[in-house]
Amino acid sequence: MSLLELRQVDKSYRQGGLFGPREAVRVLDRASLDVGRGECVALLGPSGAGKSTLARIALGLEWPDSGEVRFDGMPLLDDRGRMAAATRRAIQAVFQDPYGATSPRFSAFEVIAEPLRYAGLSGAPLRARVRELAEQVELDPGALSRLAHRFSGGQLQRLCIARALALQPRLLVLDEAVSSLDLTTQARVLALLTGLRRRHGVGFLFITHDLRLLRGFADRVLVMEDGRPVEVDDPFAPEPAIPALARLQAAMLPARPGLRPGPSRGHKAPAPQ
Ligand SMILES: Nc1ncnc2c1ncn2[C@@H]1O[C@H](COP(=O)(O)OP(=O)(O)OP(=O)(O)O)[C@@H](O)[C@H]1O
Repeated sequence: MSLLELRQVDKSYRQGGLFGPREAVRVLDRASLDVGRGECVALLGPSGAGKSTLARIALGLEWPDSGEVRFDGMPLLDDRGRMAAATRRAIQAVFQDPYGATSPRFSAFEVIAEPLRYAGLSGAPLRARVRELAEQVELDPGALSRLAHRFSGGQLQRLCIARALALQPRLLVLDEAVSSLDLTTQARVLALLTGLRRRHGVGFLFITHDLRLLRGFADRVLVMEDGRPVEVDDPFAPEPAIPALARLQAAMLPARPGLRPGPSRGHKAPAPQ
């Protein structure tokens, strides 16, 4: 049984207005998706393809117009749009902007401690758990008294990951979670996430527009095409049948442009030293 299941989900938004008519624009069109236990499913697509809409629906933050969303075999939300407390703990998210996702008044300690306090932890057990989580994301527990916003973007994002892991989730929705980081920090955070997933068996829904991030990270790759995720075997295969994937491939820069052979421009790979 899948951990997260979306079946034939539709979602439209009313757009326009002000001077023109407001029209319903369909963002998700019979979208289906599964994430298994401990599985990393990447959802890829250009800007505006509906990835974040799908993520919000998977997190129970938005209600689909039609279709089914299930977590662990049960409807994600009840008839009145409420989520069971255990499910709320089991599904956590990390978003693109760690500065927007944390209070500038909070110390690093408070950022991680916040969900734990809600869960009733306090005193020495709270301090020990915060320290343990900081160590898991390779942050120096000695720096926890500093204001979180004095951290670098990469450190702050690791703090957000520690906060998301605090209640031992079973599913982590990572919506462009490493997109704002530099390449080295991205690689470090992705390696860290892979380690955490293997150790704790957490399922990932990893949303990105950046194809390069998928190498060695995702178990399965889905690409948003016409409002629904389409599974692809090899996202790097040349001449993909899915136009959105072809555009994402074209947007991928070579890691070392000078080394790409290009006879028409006379580029040559340097001779070995
Ligand atoms: N609350 C809303 N009201 C109206 N339109 C919305 C709303 N949320 C999203 N949209 C529209 O739905 C479409 C899909 O947006 P969404 O944020 O899901 O795309 P995305 O693939 O995540 O893009 P990006 O990578 O740029 O974040 C866009 O055209 C967006 O303007």
